[in-house]
Amino acid sequence: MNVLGRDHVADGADNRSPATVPLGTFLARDGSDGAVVGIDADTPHAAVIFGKRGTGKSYTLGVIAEGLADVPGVAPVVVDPMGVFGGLAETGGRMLDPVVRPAAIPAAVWPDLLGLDPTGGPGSLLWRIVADAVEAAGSDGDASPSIESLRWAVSEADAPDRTRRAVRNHLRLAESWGVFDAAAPPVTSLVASGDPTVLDLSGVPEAAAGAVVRAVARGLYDARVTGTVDRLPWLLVDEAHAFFDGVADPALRTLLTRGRAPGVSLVCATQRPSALPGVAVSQSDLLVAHRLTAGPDVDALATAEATYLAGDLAARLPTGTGEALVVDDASETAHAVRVRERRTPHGGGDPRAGDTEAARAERATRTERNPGR
Ligand SMILES: Nc1ncnc2c1ncn2[C@@H]1O[C@H](COP(=O)(O)OP(=O)(O)OP(=O)(O)O)[C@@H](O)[C@H]1O
Repeated sequence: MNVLGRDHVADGADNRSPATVPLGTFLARDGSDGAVVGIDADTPHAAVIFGKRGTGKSYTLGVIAEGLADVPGVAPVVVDPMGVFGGLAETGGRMLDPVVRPAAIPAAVWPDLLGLDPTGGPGSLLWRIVADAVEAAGSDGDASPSIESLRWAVSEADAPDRTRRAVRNHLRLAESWGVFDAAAPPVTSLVASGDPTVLDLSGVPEAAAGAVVRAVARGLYDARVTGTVDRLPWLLVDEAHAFFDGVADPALRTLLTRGRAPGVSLVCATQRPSALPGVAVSQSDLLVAHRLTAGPDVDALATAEATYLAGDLAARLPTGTGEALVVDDASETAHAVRVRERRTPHGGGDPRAGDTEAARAERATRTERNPGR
């Protein structure tokens, strides 16, 4: 199998290494299938998957997650803002309603998370209360105050009534998101086995989803730095542009720029490459580009136009669903690829009127009225 992302000379792995994620086949100019191709999972990577709506980004992310589930020594964690990765649970994976500990979000970030100015009265009170509560909860980093205990501490704080009321209301909002729990399992539990874990963030408000992604990205990074997890985590983020726009941004940037050294991989899929920071493309060693048409998104590809690629990448993008151009830093090449079919069901794609209960009922009624037709 041809393996993208693998530097044979540097890591000594060869093409028979089991740490390979099957991706699909090379796509010949005449549209026929060429040799089988995979992605290296022996070493950590940063990758981006681009493509306009419906071109197969989420599907490709699912193909990679499925493949990683078969690789010994790694653990895929999928951030699923649209609730389309439930199919991964059918092969031993699990879909979780994510909860994280309040202490997983640094005190300095809480004002921003709840839309408060950190230099204003309520913002600075919240910052101080969280910092004090985390310190009081314990120095082992595992204990966390609950949102309820933070609210109580605010009531007791030496601050004007109006300020305390504002902070309590904002904490009530955070509680209503349902993603904070002082007794939440540690982030390391997500990678305790090699089966895919899907964090179902569908219906979760954007700020809350950002908090979860921050806690998970940072938690996995810290756990690898301190040696508390053995497996190499792969964080796969769908609709990634949304997370670079909030409190998750610094944690994702850390993975992009420093994640590979401790062994954490990041794969970001987005329909809006132009909404990702430049560092997402410049730090990625693999780029998978499905069809793109919007000017700024096509321009974002220019960042990947490394000197080893002659010519215009945008002009080389394949047009069919599930087809992509893969730019590989390790081999310094770009190839058109047809992504293989999923083994587990994919939940994406636009809803079809014909698949609704209403359509099924109408069809049944018509057949009853006209049994011969
Ligand atoms: N490699 C593939 N092989 C077969 N079918 C595919 C492949 N890739 C995508 N498809 C089909 O195309 C549909 C759309 O793909 P997908 O949901 O991944 O699009 P998307 O680019 O993520 O869109 P969105 O931005 O709406 O999430 C899928 O439901 C699937 O039926």
